Amino acid sequence: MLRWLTAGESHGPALVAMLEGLPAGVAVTTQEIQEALARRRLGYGRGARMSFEQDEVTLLGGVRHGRSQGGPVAIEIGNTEWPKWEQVMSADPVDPAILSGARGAPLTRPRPGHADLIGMTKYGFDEARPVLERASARETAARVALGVLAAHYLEQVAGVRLVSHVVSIGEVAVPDDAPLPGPDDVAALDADPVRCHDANTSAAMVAEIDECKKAGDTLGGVVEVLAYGLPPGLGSYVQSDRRLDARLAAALMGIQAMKGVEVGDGFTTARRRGSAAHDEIERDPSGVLHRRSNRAGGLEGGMTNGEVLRVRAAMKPISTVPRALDTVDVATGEAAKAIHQRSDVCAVPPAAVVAEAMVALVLAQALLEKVGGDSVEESARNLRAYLDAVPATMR
Ligand SMILES: Cc1cc2nc3c(=O)[nH]c(=O)nc-3n(C[C@H](O)[C@H](O)[C@H](O)COP(=O)(O)O)c2cc1C
Ligand SMILES: C=C(O[C@@H]1CC(C(=O)O)=C[C@@H](OP(=O)(O)O)[C@H]1O)C(=O)O
Repeated sequence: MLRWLTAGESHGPALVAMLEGLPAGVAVTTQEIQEALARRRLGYGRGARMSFEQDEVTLLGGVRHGRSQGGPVAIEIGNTEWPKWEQVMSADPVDPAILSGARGAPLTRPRPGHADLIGMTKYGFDEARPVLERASARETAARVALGVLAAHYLEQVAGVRLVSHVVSIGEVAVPDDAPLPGPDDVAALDADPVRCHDANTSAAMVAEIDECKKAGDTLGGVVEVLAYGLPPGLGSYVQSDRRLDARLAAALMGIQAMKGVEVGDGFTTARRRGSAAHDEIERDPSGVLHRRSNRAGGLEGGMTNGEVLRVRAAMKPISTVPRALDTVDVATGEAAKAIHQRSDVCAVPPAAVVAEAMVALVLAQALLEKVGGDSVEESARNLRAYLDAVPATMR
């Protein structure tokens, strides 16, 4: 069973990520994790913090000489901003007088759309600092680091390749008939300011972000993750918590600010008649069965069906709106404007990279469940045996 956990605060000394159950022999280097984290920092519309902070990766355990060892993998991602926060975020008690500066002042004006107010209520805090530190999407760096190991397992065992891209920002969306990006387009997506595969739409998205920033406002959007080369039969229909669509949806909804998930044509399918909603099956001249279309997005009955996996997640606009939203100062009970120091205007491009990592983790978990194995070689051997047993017409 592949399991993962993260710990750490946005302005703490470091984030920590653990992956338990990864077979031995997965090739990975610190540099590759560093590069994945750099991809998460990309994206037009991000705030100042992305430019002055670095992600410092240390592989603390589970990997030796570039290969996983079969034990839990532990990764530390240092926050280079830590020296400025050492007092405010100290694990040990500090003299309250030291905390009177701007950074240490209690945050008593909770921001709408954040965990601030309900987090204070639930955990019994009188200010939002302890809530926002853990609720912050800074934590997604830890998940992206783990996603590298999962993606390498998928690729090294089964040749699976993942692609993430942005399909809309605000009202600006790629045309419905735009071709899907493939694994060979990843470098171009990384180079695009908004991780969009369509040049005209990308330019329009950048213009929209500029306009929004000028207006003191923020944007959300929709990201899509594609998985190429998945073997059929991952996940299952036999129990609700084994359905791969349900597991992918939970993983994507677990990313900060995600408010909706779509599998394949999703909500569009709901508007179609049945005759135009499904993927008809036919036999090609060599006798192999295949589907004429992929409206289902590669999943039927909660299982991969051998087509390209296609899942989308909808991100709400950034909650810390520069033209600050109304709130109440919980210290005085007076109406106030929400805390705003700095913020991303739009974080949809990095959210696509985070979504890719979450999909990688869920797919690696499902592949490992299907084929088992304590090493990459054993998993690959078991996968070959399974596929060899699938009738030639169904492969
Ligand atoms: C990559 C990424 C970056 C984000 N950056 C910001 C930000 O700079 N400012 C902000 O207010 N929210 C940002 N968010 C969103 C908040 O973390 C999120 O809205 C908040 O935690 C509450 O979301 P929830 O209601 O889904 O829990 C970001 C989210 C992601 C995925
Ligand atoms: C630090 C990251 O994202 C942060 C996510 C975030 C939030 O509220 O989610 C708010 C911002 O942080 P701060 O409030 O310190 O400016 C973002 O910069 C990161 O992605 O590495």
